[in-house]
Amino acid sequence: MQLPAQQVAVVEAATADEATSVDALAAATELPPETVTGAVFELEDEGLLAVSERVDETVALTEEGREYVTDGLPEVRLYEAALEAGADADPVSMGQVIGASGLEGGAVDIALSNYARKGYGAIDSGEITADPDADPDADAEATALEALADVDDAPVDSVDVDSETLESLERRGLLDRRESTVREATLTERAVTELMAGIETAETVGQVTPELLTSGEWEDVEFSEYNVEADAEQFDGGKVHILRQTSERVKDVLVGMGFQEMEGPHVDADFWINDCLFMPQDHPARTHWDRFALEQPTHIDELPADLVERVERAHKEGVGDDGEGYHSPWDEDFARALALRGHTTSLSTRYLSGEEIGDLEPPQRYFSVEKVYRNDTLDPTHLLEFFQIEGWVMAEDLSVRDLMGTFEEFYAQFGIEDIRFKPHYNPYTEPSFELFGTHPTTGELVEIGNSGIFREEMLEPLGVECDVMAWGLALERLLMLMYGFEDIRDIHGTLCDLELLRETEVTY
Ligand SMILES: N[C@@H](Cc1ccccc1)C(=O)O
Repeated sequence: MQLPAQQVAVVEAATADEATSVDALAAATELPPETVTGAVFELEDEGLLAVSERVDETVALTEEGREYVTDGLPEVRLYEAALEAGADADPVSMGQVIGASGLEGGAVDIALSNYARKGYGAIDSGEITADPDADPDADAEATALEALADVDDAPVDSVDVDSETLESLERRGLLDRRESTVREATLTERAVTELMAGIETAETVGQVTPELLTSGEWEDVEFSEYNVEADAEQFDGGKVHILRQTSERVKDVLVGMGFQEMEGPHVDADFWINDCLFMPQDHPARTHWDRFALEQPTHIDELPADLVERVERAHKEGVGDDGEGYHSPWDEDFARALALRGHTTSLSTRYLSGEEIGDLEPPQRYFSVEKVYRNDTLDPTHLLEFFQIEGWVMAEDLSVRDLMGTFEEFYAQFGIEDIRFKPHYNPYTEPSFELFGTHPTTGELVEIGNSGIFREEMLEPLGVECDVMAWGLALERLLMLMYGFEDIRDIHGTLCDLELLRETEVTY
């Protein structure tokens, strides 16, 4: 039997009783790993090698991780400086301890956020205490950093660190995990027989080399034939995420229906998020466990004074001659508090108030497809952030039929024909409807949005004199109905299922 030289070298380096990795074959043959990989696949095709593949997970410290190996973890350095300053006996001023620790910039925040968590002591109103019983030598993360100091892309099960600590180091950005495919080859029985009979080096040349070109020899040699049927490695190129694609599609559809796009801040004053929506200040959704408040700055400086006055009056006394407000206290300071918006209806209040683009004459249609943030509990249908499809139509004499008709027209463009409506309550709409669609695989009803016709108590202070119907729909839920995803976390966020996303064909 005759084989090209490189294949002969690989066959001779491989054995029948043990799988040899491509790297080991490359070392033994002194050929580049790519050449060996090519030869291995061709030999597999010839039935001379059995090839197996496995994915190895390896770990290595990041640059920051290596820095801490030399300098120590920031929280440990803080602890040592605190002990030095006598904080194990009495609280010491933070500034003094940080100064003595030599920690600077981001490292200070890192130290502070891990200090109490890891039991080194407490930090309270600018003072720090150190727990005399804490033991930096027993710090699992510090010990792990030592153990990983000299490791470079080592298989994860070869390092002496428990998986929990590996995970915490990874979360802190101190450790990288990588996956690499390891191919191993074993001689087949046929190869052994052929080897015994003798394998010769074929005269054909498998590859043009610089030597062949410069010497002119290429003109005389015989090239081996291409195997155009050999398997090639599959590469998955980057592509636009399906959520982004669908968001673009939603925008196109709404623009096609005559809507214009709104823009506005992710962090906004409660005034725009809630007060302008006639949401009472003691509404349960406004309590601290539902919203993501901002630590710095905590409040917006100024709000439009006239509007504040009108909104306050509506909350306290209602609107019109026989109005009924909430008769509960209304505090401007509370309205100036900043938070991540829990809905993009904050953009609608901004636009309707005239603050963004001046006063509007009906008819008008506006939308946004933007992120909102909620302090929900994660589960298959809830995330801490999602994309909301916000929209409103301003016109004279709108009715529920207009609202329903708009949804039917909108969802039909995505192949969703059976929208159901359920009466609902929002402080700012009357009537209000929740929207449901049927999940294509489970058959369950999935809530996909919330809508209604804005109340007088909301519109009058904003200076709007005609009807406005409005909604907030969830983009991720639309995707669930379109593609049958059952767990929102598969498509969104850091835990998403890449395989699933790759396989999903866009359907419009
Ligand atoms: N803000 C509502 C959606 C909505 C917008 C406008 C009118 C009615 C409802 C929500 O987030 O659920």
